[in-house]
Amino acid sequence: MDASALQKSRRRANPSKKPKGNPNKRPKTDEPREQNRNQGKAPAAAAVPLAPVAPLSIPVPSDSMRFADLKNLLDPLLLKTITDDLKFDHMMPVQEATLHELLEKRIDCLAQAKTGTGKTIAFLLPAIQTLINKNKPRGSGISLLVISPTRELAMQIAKEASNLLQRLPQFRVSIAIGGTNKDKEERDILRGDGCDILIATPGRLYDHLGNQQITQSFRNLDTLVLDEADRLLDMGFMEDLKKIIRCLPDKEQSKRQGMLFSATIAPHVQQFAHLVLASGYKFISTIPAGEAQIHQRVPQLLVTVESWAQVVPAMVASIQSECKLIGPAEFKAIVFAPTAALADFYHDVLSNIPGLPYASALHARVSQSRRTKVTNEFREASSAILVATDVVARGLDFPGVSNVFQVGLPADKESYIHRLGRTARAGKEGRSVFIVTEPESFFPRHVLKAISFETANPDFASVAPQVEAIVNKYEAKGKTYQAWLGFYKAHARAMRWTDDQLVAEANKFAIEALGCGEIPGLERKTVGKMGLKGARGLNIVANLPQKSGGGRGAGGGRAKGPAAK
Ligand SMILES: Nc1ncnc2c1ncn2[C@@H]1O[C@H](COP(=O)(O)OP(=O)(O)OP(=O)(O)O)[C@@H](O)[C@H]1O
Repeated sequence: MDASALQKSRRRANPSKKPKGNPNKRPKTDEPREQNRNQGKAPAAAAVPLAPVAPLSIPVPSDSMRFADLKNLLDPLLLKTITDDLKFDHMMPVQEATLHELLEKRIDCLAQAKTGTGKTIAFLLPAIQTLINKNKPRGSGISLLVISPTRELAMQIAKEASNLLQRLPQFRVSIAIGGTNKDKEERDILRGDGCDILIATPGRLYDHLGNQQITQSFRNLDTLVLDEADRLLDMGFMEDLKKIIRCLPDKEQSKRQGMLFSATIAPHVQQFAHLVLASGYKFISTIPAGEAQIHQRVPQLLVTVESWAQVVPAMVASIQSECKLIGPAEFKAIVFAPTAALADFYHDVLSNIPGLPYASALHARVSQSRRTKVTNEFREASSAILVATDVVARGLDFPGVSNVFQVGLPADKESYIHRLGRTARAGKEGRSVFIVTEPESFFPRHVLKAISFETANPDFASVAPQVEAIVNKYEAKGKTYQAWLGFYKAHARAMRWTDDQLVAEANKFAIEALGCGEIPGLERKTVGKMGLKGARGLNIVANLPQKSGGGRGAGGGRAKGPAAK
């Protein structure tokens, strides 16, 4: 593909502009809410055909180029780290396809490669080599800026960069992520002669750019990378990203190298690539035209249930059946839920089912220290269950994930692919189960029509009484109902539901799946925020009790606005 042809509408960012307003008045989390994420997007069912989606994983090919073949382009210490410390011998396809040109010609590129196939090394190596080649005096500022959509991914990239620099301790890596002490982070970025590499999430990075000293430290920026580029260039992050780029030196004058990497490249990426890449950038995909879009080695099971009440029993029965198949000692699973409240709900149920591995929950409403602890524990675990939202859908490299479960709709097709990509990484095996109700079945049927699902029928009837007993004791029913309503409101058009039908389905979910004795209450302002003013069937109350969990019969929960991930 001729990238320059896609660049006609290229607009130059104005480098003189500084952040407007008080940057401290930002939401506490970097991950945009589900609602923001869907803003300006067609509903999933009506989505335009997407660019080729990556197969999920392939083994490291033994006939590919070796890292040693790059000895004329790579610093000997860096090469030794790759071959002797990290024990990487042959390159993954994306590394073979990009590294030579990225290193030798410092081209700008948009690169697409399958999940779990080594994209991180593909962008870090050339950027670190540039840092070494430039040989600038200490205190020259940040050479490489990598922007990541989530905090966990930023931390993982920083770790990988530090691993690559283990024989080059003169270079320093810092992070700028939300949910942590900003002043401490600022001191770390500016400490001594400053850092050489900064890995950041957009919101927090923009906050830091309110500090002139930090803005100044980008004056000699050599490389700018967007990992998970399609996510960063969608509506949820676009404004922050544009503002950040305006604070950086002019791309043309600075001659910095730009790189965009992702497993999925939706059409909007090429529309906005000019924000980071020069007009002559190269599009490199390791997916040959016409190749099957999903890796055939990963069995993808589809469970379709008739009612909302069957979803949780089907989840439990599927997990039990896969756990038995894999063996409890090796069963390491991620269960994806649509919202934070549903993740908490599923986590509560799974924690109370005897015989399953330890389960933990992870989403944007968990404190950052807890998020880091849960992520690290899951990374280390040989057998565990992580119930999460899309905060772990992209980029995270948890070793040995045997299974991915998706319970309910993903936000879009890309989300399905990235979630699935948490298993079967770097040539390993993996299995996937997708659980939907009848009204959601348009998604596997139409949005994911290129995927051949195997139908599965877990024996959920036998676990239903056990699940019911657990659910009856669950306290946060009102919150779960509200989150459900918020999430499915965003998908109502794709489900062909009117607002009245949406509320009727939500009420069925409350009564049948959550076991509520009455429809949980919602405050009028919450109903307004959800865009459900005038919808029939809601239980509108003046004020919700601040601490009510809304258990059976309580019919309430805390009103906190639309559900976050
Ligand atoms: N040449 C190589 N040989 C063996 N293993 C490698 C090689 N390159 C990378 N890896 C390993 O492969 C795993 C997946 O790499 P990475 O996380 O970079 O994948 P990714 O393509 O960025 O995935 P995603 O699309 O999910 O972000 C990591 O554990 C990494 O250390």
